[in-house]
Amino acid sequence: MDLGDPAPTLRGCPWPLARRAARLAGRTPLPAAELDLADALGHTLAAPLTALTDLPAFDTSAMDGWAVAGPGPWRTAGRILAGATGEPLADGAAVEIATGAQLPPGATGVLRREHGRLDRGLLHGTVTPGQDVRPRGQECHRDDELLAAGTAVTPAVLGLAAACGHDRLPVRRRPTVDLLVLGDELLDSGPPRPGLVRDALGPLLPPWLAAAGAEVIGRRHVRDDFGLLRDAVRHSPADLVITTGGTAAGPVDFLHDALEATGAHLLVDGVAVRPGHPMLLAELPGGRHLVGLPGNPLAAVAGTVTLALPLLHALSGRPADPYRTEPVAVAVPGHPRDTRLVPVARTDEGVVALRFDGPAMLRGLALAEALAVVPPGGAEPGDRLELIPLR
Ligand SMILES: Nc1nc2c(c(=O)[nH]1)N[C@H]1C(S)=C(S)[C@@H](COP(=O)(O)OP(=O)(O)OC[C@H]3O[C@@H](n4cnc5c(N)ncnc54)[C@H](O)[C@@H]3O)O[C@H]1N2
Ligand code: MOO
Repeated sequence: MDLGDPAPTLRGCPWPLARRAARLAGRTPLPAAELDLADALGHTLAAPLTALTDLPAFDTSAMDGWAVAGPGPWRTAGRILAGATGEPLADGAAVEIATGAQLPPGATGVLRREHGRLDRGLLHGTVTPGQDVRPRGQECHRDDELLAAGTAVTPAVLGLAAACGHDRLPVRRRPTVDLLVLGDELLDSGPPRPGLVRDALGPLLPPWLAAAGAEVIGRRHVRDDFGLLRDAVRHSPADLVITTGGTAAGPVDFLHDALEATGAHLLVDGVAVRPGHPMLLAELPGGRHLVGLPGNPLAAVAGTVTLALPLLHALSGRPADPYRTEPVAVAVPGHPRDTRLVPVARTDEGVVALRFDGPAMLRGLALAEALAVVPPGGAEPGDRLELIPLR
């Protein structure tokens, strides 16, 4: 329950402020629950991942060969396979051993099979102490913190968690997202026809939002109709409703009216950014949120990185993306007052802006490695710009 006054609406605010406002809107992360490893992918750790054992948990042979005790030559007897344990070795003794098997007590190193020579019952070769042994605790010790709370659960995280003994992980519930794609002119399949265009955002947004930790529970095409839009927003069960289109002042741009009718409170209404300036963020009754993305596809992408992703990360308990800058190779023109978000690629000389970066275009974006944040006034060669990664 929020007892404070609602935050004032930011209208046409500077771009960095809009991004901060979106993070702030998600400042109360969603509740945590324990999930089996098989279900935890894509979630966010709600607590640090600590090791339940040393890793390796025992001194381990790193190679196939012989575990030896002391200097050679050695008398060899027996065999230890991975999964088994062996009897103590006395000095001058060796036992055949497999990669991954536990070293027997007394062993001082491992002689690789290809480096050993058996001659009349004796094993010859040279082994320095500890050679080809993965000592217990080399990677971590029991109770070590391996990953911080807020880490995204990737396949590698699942593997690490299993390796150090976890069956379940404490994770935050994923923010649910309902995507409402507005526009009577949109086609769901086939090439554009006179007056009609393909919906590019229905395919583009869900996988991107899912990678940011969201569970996309719905993706619907909503006709340009005030009542339909109002009801879709009002009745959506999602933590975050994302709309595309309808943000501007056209004859069928009903989003503002629908928000008002729903009792929404606008947190951000327009941002000083190109493309994407009509983007908006609203708080809906019940603590839910809505991000309104402009219909032009690159403008919608700008709204996604400015408002939707920071809000989703905050709700998931993920930290803000690290601030990374890189120098530009070639001057990038700026807008006189607004921030520009420009698709860029890396070259040996620095980042370069890509062509086909109009608000209605995706051709530059599809080749881009990042969006560069170009401050009002632009950038000269060598200036460092913040990059928002796209891959
Ligand atoms: N008089 C003014 N007109 C416009 C302004 C303005 O300031 N004054 N701003 C322009 C800017 S900038 C943008 S961005 C758009 C935002 O418009 P809406 O959010 O209302 O979007 P729509 O009008 O519905 O569509 C705009 C454009 O994008 C195409 N579109 C929409 N959805 C999709 C989709 N899912 N996939 C592909 N393309 C889509 C749509 O067909 C239109 O061409 O307003 C400007 N106008
Ligand atoms: O926000 Mo609109 O940015 O230029 O297409």
